[in-house]
Amino acid sequence: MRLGQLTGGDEAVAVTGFAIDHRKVAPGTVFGAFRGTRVNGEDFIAEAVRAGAVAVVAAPDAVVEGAVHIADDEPRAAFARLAARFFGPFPATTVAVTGTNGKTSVVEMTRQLWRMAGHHAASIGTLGVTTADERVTTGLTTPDVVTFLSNVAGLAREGVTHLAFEASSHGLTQYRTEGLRVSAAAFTNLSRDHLDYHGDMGAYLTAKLRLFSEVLCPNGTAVIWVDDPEAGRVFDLAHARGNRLVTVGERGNTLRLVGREPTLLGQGLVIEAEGATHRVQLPLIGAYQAANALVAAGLVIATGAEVGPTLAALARLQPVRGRLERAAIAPSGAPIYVDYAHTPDALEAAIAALKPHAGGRLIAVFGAGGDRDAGKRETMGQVAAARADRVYVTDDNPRHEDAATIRRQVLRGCPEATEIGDRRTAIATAIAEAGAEDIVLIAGKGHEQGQIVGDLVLPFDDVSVAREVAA
Ligand SMILES: CC(=O)N[C@H]1[C@@H](OP(=O)(O)OP(=O)(O)OC[C@H]2O[C@@H](n3ccc(=O)[nH]c3=O)[C@H](O)[C@@H]2O)O[C@H](CO)[C@@H](O)[C@@H]1O[C@H](C)C(=O)N[C@@H](C)C(=O)N[C@H](CCC(=O)O)C(=O)O
Ligand SMILES: Nc1ncnc2c1ncn2[C@@H]1O[C@H](COP(=O)(O)OP(=O)(O)OP(=O)(O)O)[C@@H](O)[C@H]1O
Ligand SMILES: N[C@H](CCC[C@H](N)C(=O)O)C(=O)O
Ligand SMILES: [Mg+2]
Repeated sequence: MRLGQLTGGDEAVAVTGFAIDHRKVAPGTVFGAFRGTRVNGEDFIAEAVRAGAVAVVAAPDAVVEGAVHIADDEPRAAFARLAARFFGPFPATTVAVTGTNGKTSVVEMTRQLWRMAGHHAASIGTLGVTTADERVTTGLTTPDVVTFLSNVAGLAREGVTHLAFEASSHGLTQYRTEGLRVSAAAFTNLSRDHLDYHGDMGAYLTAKLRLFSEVLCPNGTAVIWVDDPEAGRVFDLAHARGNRLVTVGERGNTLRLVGREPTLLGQGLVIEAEGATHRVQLPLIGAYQAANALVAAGLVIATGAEVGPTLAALARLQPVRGRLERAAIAPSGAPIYVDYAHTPDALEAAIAALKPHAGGRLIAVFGAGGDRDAGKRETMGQVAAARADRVYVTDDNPRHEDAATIRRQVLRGCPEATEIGDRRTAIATAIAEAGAEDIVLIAGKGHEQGQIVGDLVLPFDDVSVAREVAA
């Protein structure tokens, strides 16, 4: 492909690929040189050109010699637009999900609902790239733009027609998922997370809103969980832009949740839609999973499905890996659940989901990740102290921080908790302590397969550990 075909100009030079890391540049590559949080990509332009870059997308004041300088004030956005033209075509129906919690669950449920409707569907997010046949992990929730677009194009080549992807706030800020035609975008909720990166809640919300102000196509649909206190901001934005609105929740107009009755293994939902009342047995527990299932249904309806069959299909949803996953049964008979709650709000939601099922105590085991928002740690402790009956504070992924310091910050919120740094020992102790009527919740790592300590990833899986120590 000629560069001119991508830029709309007359550059005849042939383009063979795209890269944002100069170490991945080969002859014919278009290199994106971005100012990052760690380093300035512009420092690698000369090396990229030496390695064969034919064009460099960079800020107007960057110095580019020996290759075409594609100058833009927002070079990440310009790069994504060009890369999308290079990598496309993409699945005809593509939707995105943002929010502090629930993104992974919603994209996975959306994929399942589309599949039940007979579509060739995929999802991309924290769990990786998932199709009916396989799951491949990418490492990040929203992969870098080159990985993302090449994967999405690969899915289209495999015949995938329907794609749901997670738009993390980092991904949105860094324009990792631009260039696709996003026909519906969903908002789940907003609460504290990632303030180490965004600075304050205002900037964090602004990052998320970009999905609706810039990524969602002008005639697309906004699907909004309207029971969240911040939903109004998304609603106003989408309304002002003339997007179609699908509102979901107790205050929803499209899918109104009018009843929710927990049962032993799930919950009965009563939903009003299009003037009719629908009753659904959702095979998943917890208010938060009902919310996510309804947002997923909203996305499927927004992209052309009928309400009745879509709601009926909710009864056949499979659990999402690491989200209130029942890992094992303790020797006493107490069920042990693994959940990916790693924010105060999520921890509260996970405990609230399990509490009604515990005849006795709710025993929580959790910690907080290093190199991430430190301000949420004490609040997570407070939530656990207030909502759980017994709390163990342990290590999550310390990354490059001192694990004991992280635990101390969590313990400020729950001084009565027992501190056991080693995660396996903490899990074993909690399980040994659980009585027949109790429930154990192991929170924070969900599906994760390793514990990140420094630069090492030590094999660790909460579900396997729970099974081993409960045996
Ligand atoms: C803070 C953050 O999001 N960093 C990501 C981001 O870095 P950045 O743009 O700031 O990059 P940088 O390292 O300063 O480098 C600047 C530029 O120079 C380039 N470079 C750098 C070094 C070099 O030798 N040559 C070179 O060309 C880089 O490719 C980059 O384009 O772009 C990098 C390349 O795509 C990512 O690997 C990196 O993710 C780091 C590893 C990370 O941990 N990110 C986490 C926080 C993250 O993104 N999480 C979200 C959160 C999910 C959620 O909501 O829970 C996610 O979507 O996964
Ligand atoms: N709708 C919701 N409301 C409140 N809490 C939720 C909701 N959905 C999920 N959670 C909590 O958040 C955890 C993570 O859920 P999920 O992985 O779906 O979210 P996510 O937005 O993809 O997270 P991440 O930002 O890490 O990618 C769950 O395990 C649960 O504890
Ligand atoms: N996507 C989330 C994952 C957090 C998971 C938790 N186990 C931790 O390490 O903090 C993040 O990057 O903040
Ligand atoms: Mg996720």
